[in-house]
Amino acid sequence: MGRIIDGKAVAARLREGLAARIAALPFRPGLRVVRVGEDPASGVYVRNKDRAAAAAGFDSATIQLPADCRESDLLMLVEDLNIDPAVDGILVQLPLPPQIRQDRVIAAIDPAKDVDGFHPVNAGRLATQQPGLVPCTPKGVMHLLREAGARLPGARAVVLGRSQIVGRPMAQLLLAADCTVTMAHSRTRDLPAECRRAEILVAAVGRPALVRGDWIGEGAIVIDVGINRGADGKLVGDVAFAEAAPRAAAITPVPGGVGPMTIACLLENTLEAALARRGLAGA
Ligand SMILES: NC(=O)C1=CN([C@@H]2O[C@H](COP(=O)(O)OP(=O)(O)OC[C@H]3O[C@@H](n4cnc5c(N)ncnc54)[C@H](OP(=O)(O)O)[C@@H]3O)[C@@H](O)[C@H]2O)C=CC1
Ligand SMILES: Nc1nc(=O)c2c([nH]1)NC[C@@H]1CN(c3ccc(C(=O)N[C@@H](CCC(=O)O)C(=O)O)cc3)C=[N+]21
Repeated sequence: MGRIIDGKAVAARLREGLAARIAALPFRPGLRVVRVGEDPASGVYVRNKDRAAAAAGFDSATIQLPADCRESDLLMLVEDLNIDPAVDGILVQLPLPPQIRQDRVIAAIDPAKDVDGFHPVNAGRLATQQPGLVPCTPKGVMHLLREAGARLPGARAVVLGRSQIVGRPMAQLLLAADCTVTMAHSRTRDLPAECRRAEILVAAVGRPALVRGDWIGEGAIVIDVGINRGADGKLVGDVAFAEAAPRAAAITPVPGGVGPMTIACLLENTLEAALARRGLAGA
């Protein structure tokens, strides 16, 4: 039976470290989360984030816009936040309603305040190995891999999913850490065979229990990014946990795995942005 990686505990330690650093600063890093409409899936995330941000000493607030607001309303709000000196981090909660073009909104955020790391400038920096704000979920996964004692250089890593917000930046980070990276997706021919070769497997597809026990190579480290709601209302990952755990050297649960790390890394990025904007990077 593989070790269960306690993302909740790792995230709590990360947040404590941030709180200690913030307590020593002469200002409070400012975070604004913008929510359009009431997508129920994002409700939990927004609530957890608010609580964690306040506890760590951030000046954090959620701004709610109605579901039927216009794209121009949201762009104007983003511009206000861009020029507000008290705001260090801006997160526009996704998905957005259909009348709003997601790409337009992301591109409107000042890259220096883009704590999601979704702006093309930050994505480009990551792809070209320049310092920038890195997407929270993949960043959290790297923390967990280090925590699990993964030996990354030369390791065969398979990333399942190629989205802009998880799969692609995940592959970039693993490549930067000298893994041999395979990106698999819905057009991949033999998904189970690709997964079985993985020494490190990161699943981010959004399909409940897609990854079965016999897809896991003996001794692999398995990171389950998926957050899916099962028929019974409970959260389930992309990996069939009970089947996969006996074969894995280490595995993350859902909930209590990657999810809490995403929030901790959002706060880490906000502190980083606050320091960089003041010329204090590394403080
Ligand atoms: N823990 C956390 O903090 C977070 C969790 N999530 C969760 O992670 C999961 C993925 O999110 P996200 O990346 O935004 O999802 P997207 O829907 O944007 O991307 C899903 C990816 O998975 C691939 N895919 C879908 N179905 C299959 C399949 N049957 N076989 C192989 N590949 C498949 C898609 O392939 P293709 O490109 O070919 O269509 C796509 O690349 C979701 O469950 C989401 O809720 C997301 C963000 C944060
Ligand atoms: N601009 C933007 N940035 C995001 O990072 C973003 C987003 N939009 N939209 C939605 C997704 C999803 N996401 C989650 C983060 C944490 C948990 C989380 O804390 N999960 C806990 C438990 C949650 C529960 O108990 O329901 C866990 O997995 O243990 C879940 C989901 C961030 N996302």
